[in-house]
Amino acid sequence: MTMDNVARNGLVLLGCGKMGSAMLAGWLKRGLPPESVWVIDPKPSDWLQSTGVTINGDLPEQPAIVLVAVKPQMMGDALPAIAAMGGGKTLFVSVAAGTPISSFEAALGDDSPIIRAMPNTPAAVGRGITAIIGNSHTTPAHLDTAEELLTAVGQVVRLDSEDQMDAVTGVSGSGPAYVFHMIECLAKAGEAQGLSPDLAMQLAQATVAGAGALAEEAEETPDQLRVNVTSPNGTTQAGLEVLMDEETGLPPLMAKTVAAATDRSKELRNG
Ligand SMILES: NC(=O)C1=CN([C@@H]2O[C@H](COP(=O)(O)OP(=O)(O)OC[C@H]3O[C@@H](n4cnc5c(N)ncnc54)[C@H](O)[C@@H]3O)[C@@H](O)[C@H]2O)C=CC1
Ligand SMILES: O=C(O)[C@@H]1CCC=N1
Repeated sequence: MTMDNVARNGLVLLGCGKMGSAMLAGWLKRGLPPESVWVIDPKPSDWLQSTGVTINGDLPEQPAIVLVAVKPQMMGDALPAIAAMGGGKTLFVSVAAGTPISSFEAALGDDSPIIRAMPNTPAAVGRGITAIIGNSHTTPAHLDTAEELLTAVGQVVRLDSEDQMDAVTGVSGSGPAYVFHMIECLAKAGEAQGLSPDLAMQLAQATVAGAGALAEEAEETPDQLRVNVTSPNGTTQAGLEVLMDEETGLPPLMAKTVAAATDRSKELRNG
């Protein structure tokens, strides 16, 4: 339904860098016709140019959706290109970290339906998760539309309050980078124990991907799955005693990591 509406009336993507491309790749893979997509980006990537979407061309007057995916710092320069679409039928969805709904209302008119969303880059392979919250002009139908569009690239959760967005950004928006770093560290640690770089990386990547898939599919909770790996007095127990140390292990480190990302999201709000 949403995809039909988007295919008929068009989707405008303002900014198509890493996040915009991840989502666009997911939608095109799900069958959104490239003729229904208009992208505004001063530096279109080679990938974008190969997709067949319209790049920096004349825009439809009232597209179904405008998705804003520029950096928060570029918002002032970027928004004028879409300001004329405000106040009509177009639904605006922003994925920008830190940028509050109120700043879009100031630029687009506060009678425009505006949804703030926080996706993550696994959207490129249909495995993202996006949190959404709308302004007072978004109807349940608008939220359904955004949810349906974003479900094409992964899971969607609805928030109760915009205040939750900073912590969401710190956990799932930035989270893939923490996990990628975990893969890098696990591989490096394997190399330190004598494995070749290629073998260590293959083991680390498959372990993180496999554990993630198991955590999602299994009925047990992650802590039970951890226990299942851990034989009494075995190798895992020896490793976890280091990793789970409440003072020097992952718990305080992860808490500090997420707090720093959450704080940065709050700072971005203030420019
Ligand atoms: N990369 C990620 O994992 C995530 C990013 N986000 C948000 O997505 C937004 C984009 O982030 P990235 O894609 O990582 O950045 P990026 O730098 O890869 O992409 C930004 C794009 O905007 C374009 N751009 C610059 N000025 C423009 C203008 N005036 N008009 C139109 N386009 C313009 C750039 O050429 C670039 O392609 C940010 O607001 C970020 O907070 C949200 C969730 C996850
Ligand atoms: O690093 C950033 O600011 C963006 C928001 C979440 C992921 N990337």
